[in-house]
Amino acid sequence: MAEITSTTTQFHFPPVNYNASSHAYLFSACDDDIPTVDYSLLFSDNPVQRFLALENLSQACQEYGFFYLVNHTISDEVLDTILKGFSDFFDPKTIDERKVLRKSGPSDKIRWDLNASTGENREYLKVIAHPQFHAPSNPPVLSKILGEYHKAMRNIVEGLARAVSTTLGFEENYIEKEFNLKSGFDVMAMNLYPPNSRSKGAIIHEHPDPGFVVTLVQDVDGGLQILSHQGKWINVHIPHHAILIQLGDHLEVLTNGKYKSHIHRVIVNNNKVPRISVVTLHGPALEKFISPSAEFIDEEHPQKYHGMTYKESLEANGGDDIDVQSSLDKLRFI
Ligand SMILES: O=C(O)CCC(=O)C(=O)O
Ligand SMILES: [Fe+2]
Repeated sequence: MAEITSTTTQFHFPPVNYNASSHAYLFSACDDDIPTVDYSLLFSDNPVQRFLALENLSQACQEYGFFYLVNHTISDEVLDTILKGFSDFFDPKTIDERKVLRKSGPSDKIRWDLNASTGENREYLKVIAHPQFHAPSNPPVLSKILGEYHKAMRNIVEGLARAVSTTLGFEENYIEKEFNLKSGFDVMAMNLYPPNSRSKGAIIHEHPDPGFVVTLVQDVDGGLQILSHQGKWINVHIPHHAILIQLGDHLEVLTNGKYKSHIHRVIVNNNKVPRISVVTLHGPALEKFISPSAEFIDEEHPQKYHGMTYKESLEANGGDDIDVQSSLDKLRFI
């Protein structure tokens, strides 16, 4: 999960849209299609349907590293409630009440902040949601909203772990075991990008995110751009009530680069309306050592990543666990 203040990237990717004459990055992107995965078909009783759905998932993981998930099990009500709940939570009139949740130390379980620079800003609340669930006690309804959403999303992520394991040719519980997902470290970030009539550009610079997968829902269209493996920036337009799934660094490490993590950024473009996003990084257990599995290493595919515990990798760039910062640059051999 990237911090807003970063102005450069440590990650290697082609310099897309770089305008040498103005020495400025342009934040244009195309509207190419992003694959859609039907969650219900991944578990269909019809073997042909299931086979085709798994093929589609495998292609989305290998060729893109991100996809829209539809026909999933989270009710519209739960999705609408969390987005509306945070629209209320981020009411500018109550900002002073939120300041008590500002960073207090490296082992924070809940953290709020408001980052403002050159007219661009984001307000966020982060909570560690698993293996122990944390939420602010005020307003009291927030804990219920967060808990219900997280429980429902975890169910989906467990299902995805089974389906992704199958696409890799393993038993259904392969990823669950390799990441010890039952004790997985999940951090939820609720972000508010307020209306901003003065700014254009990236408010969160390009970065990958750690973990197994990142799940994201938002209340308005636009704002997020993802870099395809072919080096093209794509605007994300999440269909109503769909979930954006993005593969994390540790799936890339485990599969020795077969299923790659993705690079993304958040842009503002003279935003007229606020945007709320709910982003959850679903990670392995903190103490779990993650390295490329022997099954993905051979003469043609030499080992490309170091092993580290998930906790070590989160702290490798000096971040706190709740920052869930990527350290893919340190995990890669080159
Ligand atoms: O709010 C978003 O759309 C994405 C935020 C993000 O990428 C992050 O916090 O790592
Ligand atoms: Fe991110």
